[in-house]
Amino acid sequence: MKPLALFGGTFDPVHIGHLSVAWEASELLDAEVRLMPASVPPHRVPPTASAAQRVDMLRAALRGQSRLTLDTRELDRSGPSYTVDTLDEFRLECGERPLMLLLGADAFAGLRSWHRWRDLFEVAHIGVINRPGVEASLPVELERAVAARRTDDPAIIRARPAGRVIELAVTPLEVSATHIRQLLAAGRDPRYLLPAGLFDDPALLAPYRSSFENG
Ligand SMILES: Nc1ncnc2c1ncn2[C@@H]1O[C@H](COP(=O)(O)OP(=O)(O)OP(=O)(O)O)[C@@H](O)[C@H]1O
Ligand SMILES: O=C(O)c1ccc[n+]([C@@H]2O[C@H](COP(=O)([O-])O)[C@@H](O)[C@H]2O)c1
Repeated sequence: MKPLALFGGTFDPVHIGHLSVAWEASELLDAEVRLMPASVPPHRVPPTASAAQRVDMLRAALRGQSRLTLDTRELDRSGPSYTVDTLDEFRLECGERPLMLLLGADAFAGLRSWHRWRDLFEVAHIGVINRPGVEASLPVELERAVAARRTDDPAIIRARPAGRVIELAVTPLEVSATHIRQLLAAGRDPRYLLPAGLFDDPALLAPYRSSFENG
């Protein structure tokens, strides 16, 4: 069965790294991929752009293709966007369909700090996306939890609803939202690090420009 893969993030702002890895993951797994912005992302400072502004940017970024779609359900819940709660909700909706959580290698390495982290494996597969500058070695407790779950075969992912971990070798792109926010705040124009749609309307990137420029 075609897996449903969820790529959660702050997307503050969405950049070509997010889009390219999500696209390639969808190709590698033959999966439907949804980008899912977090309302109140756990474990980090609040985003610069509001949830509504981040969604506007995502909509502009995703225009013109249909492989990647947007899922805004976490924005409808109050409080922190705990991924395990979201996956529980998806599981109820999608029955036995394979469900996958897509994570950059940096996010995966920090999994032990997540709410009910061991339960994530019960409700979904995990697809780990390589990211430049992230060490391959995992904390011992996490490696122990995933060792017996590892597979490199997408067919195994398609054959069951949850429980396996697969590394997805995508084209490495050293792009981060932090760096892009810094460039924009400094008055720079990171034109080709962001999807073209984000330049269609100057209001989309306004949250990141300095107040001097905005004024
Ligand atoms: N260039 C990239 N390559 C691979 N994975 C990425 C890349 N950029 C982001 N991700 C992954 O996308 C998900 C959402 O990331 P997020 O929205 O926090 O972007 P970010 O660029 O890491 O932002 P920030 O710099 O603000 O932390 C995470 O799982 C993260 O690991
Ligand atoms: O559920 C958790 O405890 C949890 C802790 C940290 C991050 N997450 C999710 O991981 C995704 C990536 O987070 P971030 O901070 O790298 O944008 C996003 O969907 C977050 O909601 C989830």
